[in-house]
Amino acid sequence: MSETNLTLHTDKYQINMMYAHWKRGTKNERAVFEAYFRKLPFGNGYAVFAGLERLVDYVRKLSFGEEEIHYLRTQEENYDEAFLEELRGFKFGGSIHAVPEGTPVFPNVPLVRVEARVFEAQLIETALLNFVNFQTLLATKASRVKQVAPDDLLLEFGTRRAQEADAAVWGARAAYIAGFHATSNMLAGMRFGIPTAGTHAHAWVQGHDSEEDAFRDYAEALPDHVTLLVDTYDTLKSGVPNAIRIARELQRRGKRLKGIRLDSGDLAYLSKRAREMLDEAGFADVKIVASNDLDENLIAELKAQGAKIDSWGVGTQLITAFDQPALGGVYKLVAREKAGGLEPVIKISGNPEKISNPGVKEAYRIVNADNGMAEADYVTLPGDGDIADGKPIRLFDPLHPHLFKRVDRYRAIPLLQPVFSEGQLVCRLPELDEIRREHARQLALFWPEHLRKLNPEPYRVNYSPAVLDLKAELIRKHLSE
Ligand SMILES: Nc1ncnc2c1ncn2[C@@H]1O[C@H](COP(=O)(O)OP(=O)(O)OP(=O)(O)O)[C@@H](O)[C@H]1O
Ligand SMILES: O=P(O)(O)OC[C@H]1O[C@H](OP(=O)(O)OP(=O)(O)O)[C@H](O)[C@@H]1O
Ligand SMILES: O=C(O)c1cccnc1
Repeated sequence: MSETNLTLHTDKYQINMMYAHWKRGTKNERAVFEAYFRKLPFGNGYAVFAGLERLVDYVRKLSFGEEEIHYLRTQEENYDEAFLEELRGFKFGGSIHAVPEGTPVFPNVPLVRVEARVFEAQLIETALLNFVNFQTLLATKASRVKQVAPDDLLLEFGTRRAQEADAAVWGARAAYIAGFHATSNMLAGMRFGIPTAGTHAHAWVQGHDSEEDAFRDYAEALPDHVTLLVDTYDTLKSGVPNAIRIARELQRRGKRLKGIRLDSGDLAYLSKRAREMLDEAGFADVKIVASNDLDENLIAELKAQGAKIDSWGVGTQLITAFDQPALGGVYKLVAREKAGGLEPVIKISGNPEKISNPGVKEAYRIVNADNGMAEADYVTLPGDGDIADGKPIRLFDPLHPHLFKRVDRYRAIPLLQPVFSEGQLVCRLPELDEIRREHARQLALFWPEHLRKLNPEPYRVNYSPAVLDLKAELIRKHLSE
């Protein structure tokens, strides 16, 4: 998967625009694009940013080889040979700022800012959105599961139902960032160092003359990691009693049964009964794993029913982001080179939410210095206004500007960090475990009201007066033209 040249993993219109710039002699003009999303997925109160590691790898490896050039030649007779020749020497030489992976993020805040020759900035739009939209969506879905079972062991089981291989592998990574503990996908384990875990399938039991034999053979083969699937025939009459028999046999050998897995039926009822049976037999330490089309709502419901489940195997619903299979992140031009400088540009729409925010922007997380909690994200023009001076700021309610909150003492944490500068990687990519820890640390900056799964309190995202004035000025200008 990683060996494929992804340079043509782009929409044809990007190459066409590159070509048109090349023809006009504007290919080297500077352009600034910002990527952001407008609406949080799943009705969640935050999203979890992911996709940067893949983006970095993609940008570093961008190059049009013989095969790519030949293919382009076959696809468009208008492409001049000299353009294709130019692509042969193509390298990304621009700058990218991005929010670190694992950061909780909010609508309309720039997450990635690309400043490059328009030739380069245009090419990478498609892949950038593809990586960031998918991985952020998955990390957010996983984070919802984590919110309802913060102290339980979370296993990612989705590969077989994922939208193909890349989705499974990068989805497993996104789930781990958000707090899952392990994946069943061995490739994700090998590539990213994610712990792997697994029980066994119904086929193992079906492939034996009896369930008891199946359990015994499995325990024989893997005595240190035995979790037995107990629902093939009858969970309470056969599965759990057979598992207890095997637990006793293991005990005699100085080993222990690690767990049982429930995969059908009423998981609340069965887990309570199985817990009683295991406890009565002296196996209070044997864990109960549940699976079967679980998602954050079912897990919360099962917990409310008092289910005695220690560990959740979550597959289809997580890996396919079943209830919202796409994040609508966009990549918008915010400034272009003109007369030697950068001129802010806007995209106007009849839908006010879709009017873009012009100008090269910075984004800050405002953390109240008195209580250490995040108050808002604040989007500014570079060096603009009060943030730069550390003066008190007013956080206006965007719909009701007469309502505002004043914050006197705060830390303004810059969200956009340098990743590439003039084509050079200028950041150290953190280890996956570091990203995961940092994610957990950052979530603690938010009041629980913003984090709850149902009807969370919206977190404030504010634009500085300078950004809003610039936007109003450009809208006026374009509408009067
Ligand atoms: N106590 C419960 N409360 C709410 N939902 C539950 C409870 N127990 C299980 N569920 C969920 O309800 C759904 C039940 O699935 P379904 O009706 O297909 O039965 P099943 O037990 O999976 O049968 P089988 O897998 O043998 O076809 C699953 O998503 C499961 O996770
Ligand atoms: O339900 P999910 O959240 O998607 O979790 C993964 C599912 O995949 C397996 O079932 P499958 O029927 O594919 O195989 P099995 O014979 O091992 O149960 C497993 O038993 C889970 O039920
Ligand atoms: O290990 C398991 O139990 C497992 C792995 C993948 C899918 N379902 C279950």
